[in-house]
Amino acid sequence: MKIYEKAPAKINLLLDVLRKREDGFHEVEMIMTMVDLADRLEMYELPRDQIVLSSHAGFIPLDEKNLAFQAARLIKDRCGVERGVYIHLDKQIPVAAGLAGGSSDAAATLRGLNRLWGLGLSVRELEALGAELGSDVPFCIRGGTAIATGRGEKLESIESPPQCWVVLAKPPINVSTADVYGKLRAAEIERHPSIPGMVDAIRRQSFQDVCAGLGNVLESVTLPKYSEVRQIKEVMTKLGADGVLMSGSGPTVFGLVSKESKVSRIYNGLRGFCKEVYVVRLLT
Ligand SMILES: C[C@](O)(CO)[C@H](O)COP(=O)(O)OP(=O)(O)OC[C@H]1O[C@@H](n2ccc(N)nc2=O)[C@H](O)[C@@H]1O
Ligand SMILES: Nc1ncnc2c1ncn2[C@@H]1O[C@H](COP(=O)(O)OP(=O)(O)OP(=O)(O)O)[C@@H](O)[C@H]1O
Repeated sequence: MKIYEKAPAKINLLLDVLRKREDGFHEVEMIMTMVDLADRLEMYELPRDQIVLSSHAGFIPLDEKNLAFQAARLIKDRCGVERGVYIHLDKQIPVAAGLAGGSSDAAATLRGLNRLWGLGLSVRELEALGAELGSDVPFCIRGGTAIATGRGEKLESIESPPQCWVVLAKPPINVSTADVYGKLRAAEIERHPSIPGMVDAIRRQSFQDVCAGLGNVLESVTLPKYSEVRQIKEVMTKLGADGVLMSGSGPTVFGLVSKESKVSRIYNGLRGFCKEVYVVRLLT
C-alpha cells in the first residue's frame, strides 16, 4: 500500500516575541496559516527494518539530518514498529525560506506513517511527537489557522482569514532561525503587533484590517542585515500588494493581494530581480 501526504508551507501573519526563556527558546505569540504551495510525500512499507528517503531536490540532506527522516525514526521508535519505510519527497517549498518546509515534511511523515502502520495516534498525540522535532511541527500537523504560543507548540485553532492571493518572494540568501532569535533583544522591542486585533480582524473577515494588523518582530533583526529582504518589501508595497510582511525568520516576504488584476503586475515586477516568486492562495 502506498500513502500520499501533502506538506503545505506556512506563513506567519503575526509573530511577536515576549521574552527569552531559561531553556534558550523564546516565548512567542503567533498567528499562522497555510498556503497552497506544498511538498508531496509518497510512503510505502519496506520488508526490512530501515528508513530510506529519496528526493530529486539536490540541496537537502537525505539522512538523519532531514526532518522527514527524523519524524519516521521518532514515530517508529515510540510505537515500537519493526518494519521499514521508503519515503519519496517531492520538494516544491523553497528550502530555509521561513516557510517551514522541513517542519511540514516532518508533520506529513508523522501523519502518513500513522496511517500506513495503523497506529491510531490522535492529532494531539501526533502534535506532541511533532513538538520533539521542532517548534513549527505541531502547527504543521494541525493545519488551518491557529494562534501559537509557548515556543510555538501550544495551539488554538481559529477561523481562516478572508481568501486572497499570496505572492511569495524568496531572495537567494540563507537566514538561520537560531541566529535571528539569538540576535533579537526581546526587552528592546518597540512595537508589539496585536494578537487580539488580528483575531478580531479575522473574525470580522475584514481583509483590510488583516493587512493593517500584519506584524513580525523578527523583521527588526533580519531587515537591517539583508538589503535584499528590505528591497523586496519595498517593491511589493510599491507594486500595490495590500499587506506585506516577512514570514518567520525570513528571508521570504509575502504579499497579500485581494484583486486578481494586481497579481500579475506584482509577479512580473518582482521577477525582474528575484528568481523565486510564487503566486498561491491561502489554504482556507
Ligand atoms: C521562526 C518560526 O519559524 C516562526 O514560525 C519559528 O519560531 C521557528 O520554528 P522552527 O524553525 O521549528 O524552530 P526550532 O527548530 O524549534 O528551533 C530553531 C532555533 O530557533 C530558536 N527558537 C525557535 C523557536 C522559539 N520559540 N524560540 C527560539 O529561540 C532556537 O535557537 C532554536 O534552536
Ligand atoms: N525535509 C526538509 N526539507 C527542507 N530542508 C530540510 C529538511 N530537513 C532538514 N532540512 C534542513 O533544514 C534547514 C531549514 O530548512 P527549512 O526549509 O525547514 O527552513 P525554514 O522554511 O526556514 O523553516 P522555519 O520556517 O520552520 O524556520 C535547511 O538547512 C535544510 O538543510
